[in-house]
Amino acid sequence: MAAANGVRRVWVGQDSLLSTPAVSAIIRERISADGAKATGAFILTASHNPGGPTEDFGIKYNMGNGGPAPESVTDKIFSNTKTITEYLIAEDLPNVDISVIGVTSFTGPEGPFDVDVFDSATDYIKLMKTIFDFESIKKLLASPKFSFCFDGLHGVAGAYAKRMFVDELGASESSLLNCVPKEDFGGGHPDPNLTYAKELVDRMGLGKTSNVEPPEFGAAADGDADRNMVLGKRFFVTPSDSVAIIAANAVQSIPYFASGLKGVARSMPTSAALDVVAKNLNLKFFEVPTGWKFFGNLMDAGMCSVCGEESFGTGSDHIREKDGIWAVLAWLSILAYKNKDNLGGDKLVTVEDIVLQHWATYGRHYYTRYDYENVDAEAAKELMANLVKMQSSLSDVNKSIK
Ligand SMILES: O=P(O)(O)OC[C@H]1O[C@H](O)[C@H](O)[C@@H](O)[C@@H]1O
Repeated sequence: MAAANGVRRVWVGQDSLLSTPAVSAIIRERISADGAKATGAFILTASHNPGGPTEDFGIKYNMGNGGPAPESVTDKIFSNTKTITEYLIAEDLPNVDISVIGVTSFTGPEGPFDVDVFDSATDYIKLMKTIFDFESIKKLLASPKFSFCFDGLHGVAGAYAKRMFVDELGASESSLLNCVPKEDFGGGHPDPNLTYAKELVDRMGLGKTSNVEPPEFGAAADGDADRNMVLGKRFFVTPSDSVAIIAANAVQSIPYFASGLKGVARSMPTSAALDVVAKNLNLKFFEVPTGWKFFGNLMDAGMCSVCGEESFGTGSDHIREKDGIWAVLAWLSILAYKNKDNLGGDKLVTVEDIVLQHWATYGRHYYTRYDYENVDAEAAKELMANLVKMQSSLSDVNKSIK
């Protein structure tokens, strides 16, 4: 289809594996030998939902800034699908083996056409090295007092986890759980939360009791590796606290932010933990509707450095998507910073210590979220329409209650 429509080249991650954040990084950073850049990207993914032939599957489109397409574009695409009468396809082109790295060149119906298969992790790791101090994270991971665990939930994060945590940062291979990417996520539901990341939750001492001492730090990412969950030993960090704690510690702990944060933002249903950090640190603060594209607008305007959603998404302006592995590296950086003079001491500063200290400084914030899964779509739409209708007659709606 691309060749038939005059596209000059297509970039594909090896084995068709690219995380959503890596796609965003590639759109923004990758330059081909002749100086060309991507104009956008299609991401084929079930995201955080069960995947495979009988489960979910979706197509996301990302724009030239690396972020999700805005509603004006998706609305236009949708309206075109209702009037389209034909599509072009170049049937004569042979298949390309996307398990092999390299460029295959064709003469397509519209002229030269290349399929460039590249390593999924190299560009992403390069970008992470410009953000974090890998040496200090390595020292933390090498400390006999520290232990680490990462659950890829059989999603695409597995294509990055071994390269990042084991090869680059020196974690042991046994610290990786479910890090072989599978087309159906091994039959699991790759949503990194307390319900679905069961194995990690148990290993971290939050599930069924076990005699094995849990690791100091645990994390998981979702099917396309843009969401994350952070856990300490027998301790859960809410996504709302996580973004606030990252923002509060970013300047000291993460070299990319050393000269200060441009601002911070959260989605409307995310707790106000970040608001208080912004107030105390005198940072620009924004509350946006749910959806990462709204953060992207602020970032493109140079007004936001760190942001997050209650749905386990955390990220920064290094790309225009939330970024699961980035969030793990951010937490490891904070732990490395807090323990920099303490790695030989009796006891490390733990994830729980950091969160308790944060609450003591900024206060504690609460929110709640209910997921209603696999409900009848029509009935759900009706319920939402009803809620919207009721809104105007409910006096408490849109009021801030302290
Ligand atoms: O990018 P995804 O992981 O697919 O998430 C996309 C969206 O899913 C849900 O609607 C969440 O409530 C949002 O907070 C999130 O932005």
